[in-house]
Amino acid sequence: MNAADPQAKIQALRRQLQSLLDAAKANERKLDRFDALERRLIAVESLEELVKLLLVECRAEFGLDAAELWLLDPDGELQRALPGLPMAPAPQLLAHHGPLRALFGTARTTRLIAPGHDEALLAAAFGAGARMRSAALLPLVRQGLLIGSLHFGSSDAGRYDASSGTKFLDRLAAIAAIAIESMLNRERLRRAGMTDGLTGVHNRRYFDHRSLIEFSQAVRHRYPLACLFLDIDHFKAINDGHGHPVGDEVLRQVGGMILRSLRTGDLAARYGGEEFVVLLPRTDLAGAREVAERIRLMVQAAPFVTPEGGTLSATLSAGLAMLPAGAASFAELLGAADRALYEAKRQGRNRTVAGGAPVS
Ligand SMILES: Nc1nc2c(ncn2[C@@H]2O[C@H](COP(=O)(O)OP(=O)(O)OP(=O)(O)O)[C@@H](O)[C@H]2O)c(=O)[nH]1
Repeated sequence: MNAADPQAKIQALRRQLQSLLDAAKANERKLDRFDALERRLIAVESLEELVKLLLVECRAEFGLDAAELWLLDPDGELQRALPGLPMAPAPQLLAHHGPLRALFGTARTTRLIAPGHDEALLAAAFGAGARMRSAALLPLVRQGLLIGSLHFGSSDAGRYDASSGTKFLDRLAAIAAIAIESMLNRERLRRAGMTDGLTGVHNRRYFDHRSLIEFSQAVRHRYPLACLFLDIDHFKAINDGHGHPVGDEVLRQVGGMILRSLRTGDLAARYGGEEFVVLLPRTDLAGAREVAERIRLMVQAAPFVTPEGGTLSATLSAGLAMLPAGAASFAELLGAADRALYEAKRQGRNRTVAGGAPVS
């Protein structure tokens, strides 16, 4: 090009201007995409939706090859909550800070990883088989504490390199962290609203709601549904003899034993004072009897510790009923289990009665 040629100069300037415009447009598009994502993050309604947004939609939207979410869960709170929230893909739950410290050290800033650097870190962030070539690792920080991390990976070596700016990613991480925290708080509240504070099993309100769903599912899909009523024997005497706090402690421990005896999908609730109700979907009479006996024997064998350091023993009675063929309402099943419990009490307590017949 002849530098003195004004036409050529204009052409060169035009090209420069065009490329600046293209870059500005690309930036604007990027900004719009981040903006839309942020708005959606702020508006999510459930933890499930939040995880899907971060792991599935971000990945598609930004043309990534992998997205991972790690969440710190030292008390196992999320571990307990997640089975009830079907998620694919699911976040990885961390029992301690170790893996986060390995990614971020003491820093709390976004890390961009380019090829040739920190291959071990890429393998840690995405799993050894993932073969990402560049990545952005976003720390999720709330109130100065690292609560997890979000990992975006690409098989394109040039996608993330150390010289790229991290302004958008930093902002996304900050908003994702707020959204995760508020969703966890909402989930805690939701669970508190359906859990009995003393025993940790579900409360009556939740049972009344879930039992109707379980009943209609069992009727529609024609599978067995077992119902157990469990009632601590002579509980009034425990209260009167040892005091109300000891009675509470017995209730709490029995609640724990019931929960430990059940599998995912079963439902346990505190029905009233010292009475628990358990629903066992897809469980036949023999299986339900086994569960009832397991709980009864566990309670019978347990030494309940008093605040003074002494121990006391307790027993419970169980009434068991199966969803009758052609049952018109859940109340029929509940009524049959209640009558079986009454029969167990009448026959001397510390036993399981199934539909009128003792099984222990
Ligand atoms: N400590 C404690 N006691 C409770 C709670 N809810 C109900 N109770 C007590 O549970 C006792 C239930 O007594 P009853 O219904 O007479 O039954 P029981 O003494 O267990 O006798 P049987 O069921 O016939 O074996 C009452 O004394 C209630 O006050 C609670 O949350 N904590």
